[in-house]
Amino acid sequence: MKVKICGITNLEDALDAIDAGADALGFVFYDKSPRYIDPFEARKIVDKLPPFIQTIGLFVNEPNSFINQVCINAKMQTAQIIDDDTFTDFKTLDSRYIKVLRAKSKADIEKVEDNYVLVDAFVESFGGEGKRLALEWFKDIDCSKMILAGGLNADNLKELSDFNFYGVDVSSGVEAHKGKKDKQKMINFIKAVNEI
Ligand SMILES: O=C(O)c1ccccc1N[C@@H]1O[C@H](COP(=O)(O)O)[C@@H](O)[C@H]1O
Repeated sequence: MKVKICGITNLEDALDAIDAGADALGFVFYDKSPRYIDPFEARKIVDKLPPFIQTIGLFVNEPNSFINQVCINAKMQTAQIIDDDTFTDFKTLDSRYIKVLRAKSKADIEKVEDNYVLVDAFVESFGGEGKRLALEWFKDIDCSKMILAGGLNADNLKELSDFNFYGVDVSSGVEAHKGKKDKQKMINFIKAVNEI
């Protein structure tokens, strides 16, 4: 299972996440988030990363022009997009992207048609609050193209063993405090993923 560690704000956390075994690092380009990072600061981090690590930019209700420009400026390989009301025109977006589904019910998950989708719990503030999804919503659903997010941590990952998620995404569950990762929590998290 692939692992994305989201909310990277500094080089030390980025390198610790990679040492722990992360496949992808997430950078939050939503300026109301406590984990917001300026695109050019993110680029300074990305320039120091080893090869084969994916860089993912998180966007909330932004037009294509903003997403495309930030992905270039910050060297993001994929845009993770929360789009409540068609701010983003996916058909004409230059950047590679993954859509976020903020699920409120099993019915929301049953409606998924996209190839790959990141499924998070619905919160008014858009994410990063440690709120979990009900795993029973995923019973009898093919999760092989879903990335699960929302309230994951090293202690609850074993609950995913009955499901075939493509990947997991975590932010607050591996933090010392908002905007700062905890190295040991990242190590424990990825060890727990590998034990599933
Ligand atoms: O991390 C944030 O601050 C954030 C802000 C706005 C939208 C999404 C955000 N983070 C994403 O939220 C999920 C779940 O995070 P958590 O593990 O429950 O803390 C994850 O996809 C983050 O990328």
